[in-house]
This record gives sequence, structure tokens and C-alpha cells, in this order.
Amino acid sequence: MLVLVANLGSTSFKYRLFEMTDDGAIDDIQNARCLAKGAVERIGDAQSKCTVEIGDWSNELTMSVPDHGVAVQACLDQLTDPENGAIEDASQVAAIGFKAVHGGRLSGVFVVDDQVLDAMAEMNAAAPAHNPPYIAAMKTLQARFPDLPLVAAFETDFHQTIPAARKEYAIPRQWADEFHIRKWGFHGASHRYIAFRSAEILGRQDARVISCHLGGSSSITAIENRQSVQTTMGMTPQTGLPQNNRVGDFDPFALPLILQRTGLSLDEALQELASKGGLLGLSNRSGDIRDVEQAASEGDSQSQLALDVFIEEIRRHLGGMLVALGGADAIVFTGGIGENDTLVRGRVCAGLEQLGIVVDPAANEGLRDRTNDLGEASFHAGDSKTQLWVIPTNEEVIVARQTLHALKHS
Ligand SMILES: Nc1ncnc2c1ncn2[C@@H]1O[C@H](COP(=O)(O)OP(=O)(O)O)[C@@H](O)[C@H]1O
Ligand SMILES: CC(=O)OP(=O)(O)O
Ligand SMILES: [Mg+2]
Repeated sequence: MLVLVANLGSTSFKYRLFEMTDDGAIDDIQNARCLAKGAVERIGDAQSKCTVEIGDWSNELTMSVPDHGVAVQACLDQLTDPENGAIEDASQVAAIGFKAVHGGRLSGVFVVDDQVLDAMAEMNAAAPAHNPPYIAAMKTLQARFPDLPLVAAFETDFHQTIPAARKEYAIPRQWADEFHIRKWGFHGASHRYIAFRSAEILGRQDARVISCHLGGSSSITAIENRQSVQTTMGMTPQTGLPQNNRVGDFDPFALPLILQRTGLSLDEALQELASKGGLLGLSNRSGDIRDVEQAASEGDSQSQLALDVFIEEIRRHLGGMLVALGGADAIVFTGGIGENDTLVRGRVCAGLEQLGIVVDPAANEGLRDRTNDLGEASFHAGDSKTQLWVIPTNEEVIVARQTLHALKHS
């Protein structure tokens, strides 16, 4: 059975086509053969990088990809390309699984129908960078392939195990009960993959792991017994760490002042916080950490500050996670920044020897030369009580297994 997985990130579009030969459990992450994968980075920029790998054939090109709709179309064209494609036409695919973000009252895995689309649309204002492109992509695909099941695996699902004391806001009770205002948490597919994969690497199911997913969007999750017990994102993916261009944690009582002084409406101010905040707002240059680091190294003080705030926020939350878990067996870095950014990893883990966290700087610097075939490597010193790892995330395999599970059991 072929399952196509679509992952629409805040800055990217990624897809993988899997061949699934079983109907086993969601945690059977080694049991899915990837036939094709592709990605578009820096969506919306003049220069988006598009990569594709199908069997032995691979290609990379730079072009303008203005939005996720164009990216989804390009993926279908690549997959069905008569010369290098993986399939002749989309009817060979049994289902498309989506790494869907916010379903509000719906948290779990669902075959997409009007009710699912309505629940997602109710959350458009809460997840403006994510839900509208997902809904658009789902509607386009529904219209084009009416017989093809679409499955939404919501990111919030993995965080259902967080205890009440760590997910309730201190707000009037009625708002929480009637409007589902609480910390939902996101990046569930990525943190779940890290939970399963780190348990395999550490050889224990009961490990205490801190998963740092740092990318266009970033969040940290504390994991115990392969379950989420604390996370940084809240009611919406705007909260927690500063994101590429979204604000992160912020005091709502600053809003009246902003409205008064700028003359913006509430909607306009929220739109700015969700598109001109984060690394972009702080640096006043770019939401991409590669640009921010480059500018900081050339002496741009605002970019340096953006980097420092990002790192301090990661460390603040890391402290909270370490206390929640009573210490960690491993800290894992993943996502576009976590997997690639030596400087961020080194600074996040620096000076924590008293807590039993000791970096091997040479191992961190030379990590790329030591990875296994999944791109994984550790960078802790021999006397570190906590292991430090880079584990490239594989959100798509989690969604593929969830999709298979939903099809077999719906
Ligand atoms: N080589 C690199 N060094 C540092 N950061 C990188 C590198 N490659 C990608 N990134 C960062 O990763 C981000 C994309 O991460 P990703 O997890 O793919 O994002 P998302 O799914 O949120 O769109 C980019 O915005 C960029 O800042
Ligand atoms: C919250 C979320 O899913 O983030 P992204 O896909 O942008 O990494
Ligand atoms: Mg992502």
C-alpha cells in the first residue's frame, strides 16, 4: 500500500512516499519503505530550494515558490513525471496523510471530511501560518482526486498525556471549559518520532528525554516513557520559543498600548505578531537563523541580540524541562536548526557541567563527519551524565504509520 505524506511547515513543504506492507503499530518506525522524498525550503522567498530523491535519481533546483499550493502541485508533478517519477498516476496512492497542525477540539487522527475541515477553519486565527495552507491543499486535492482518502494527523495528539497542572492556563474556569483554551502543544509528529527513536538508541523505553525541535517553528518537549509530559508551545503555535517570524511567549497586556500608539486594529496587531515577530522582529533583517548568524558575525548588534534571545529562551525552557523530569538521560536536537546549527547546540549546552551535561566541542563541530546512515550522532563528553544527540526528525514516517492505522481501523 502506498501512502503519501504531506508536511506543510511554516517555511517549507516536505513530502515522502512510503510503501507500507503491514498494519502494525504506530511505533514501528522502521517499518515503512521510503520510495521518494522531496522538499521546498524558504517558501515565499525569491529563491526557494527544491530537492527531490526518487530511487537513485535526485535533483536540486532553485526557483521561486510563492506559496504551499505551488509546492504541492510541484510535488505531484515530480512523483508522476513519466521519466523519473515513482508512480504513473495518483490513483496508485492509497491515501495522503497530512501532518495537520491545529484541529482545536479535534485532536487525534481523522479521515478528512467537512467536519474536520470546519474544525480546522475554526482555528485559522490561532494558527494563521499553518491551518489556511493545509485547508487549501486538502480542498484542492479533494477536488482533484475525489476517491483518494485524505487523513489529518493533528500535531496536538502527542501532547494529550501532559498532566493538567502543566497544561491549564490561570484563566477564568469557564473559558477553559467552554472554549478549550489550554496548552495544546505542537510538533507532535516530530517529538513522537524523537521519543520512539531515542528509546531505540538508548535501549530503554522508560528514558527521560528532552526533545529540542528547532526549525522555522521551534518547540521543546519533555518525554518520559515515550510520552509527552511537558511542552513549550501553548494554545497556539505562536507561543513558547521565539519562532522564525512569530512572537513566542508575550504578555497580552502589552496589546492595548500597541493598539493605542500604532493605531492598528487588534487583527492587524496580531497579524504583525504572527508574521513580523520572532527572529525577524528582533533582528529587523531575517527570520532565517542562517542570515541572522551571518549578520551577527559581521557585527550587526540587533542580529546578535536576536540570536542571544533565541538561545536564552531555549535555555530557560530547558531548565524547566530538566526539573519536570528530575534530570534527563538524553537531550536531542532536531529540526532544520537543531540538526545543522553547531553554534546554537554548543551555546545551549554550555556551562551546564554542574547539571551533569558536558559537551564535547570537537564532537559537536565535527558531527557531520560521524553520523550513521540516518544522520544521527552524539556530541557529549565521556563524563556527561546526560547524553547529547542530533537525531534528524522523520515526521513523515509517524504520519504514514498514523495514516495506515486510521485506514485499517476506520
Ligand atoms: N545549515 C543550516 N544551519 C542553520 N540553520 C539551518 C540550516 N539549514 C536550515 N536551517 C534552519 O532551519 C529552518 C527550517 O527548519 P525546518 O524544521 O525545515 O522548518 P519548518 O518545518 O518549520 O518549515 C530554516 O528557517 C533555517 O533557519
Ligand atoms: C507548529 C508546526 O507544525 O510547525 P512547523 O511545521 O512550521 O515546523
Ligand atoms: Mg517543521
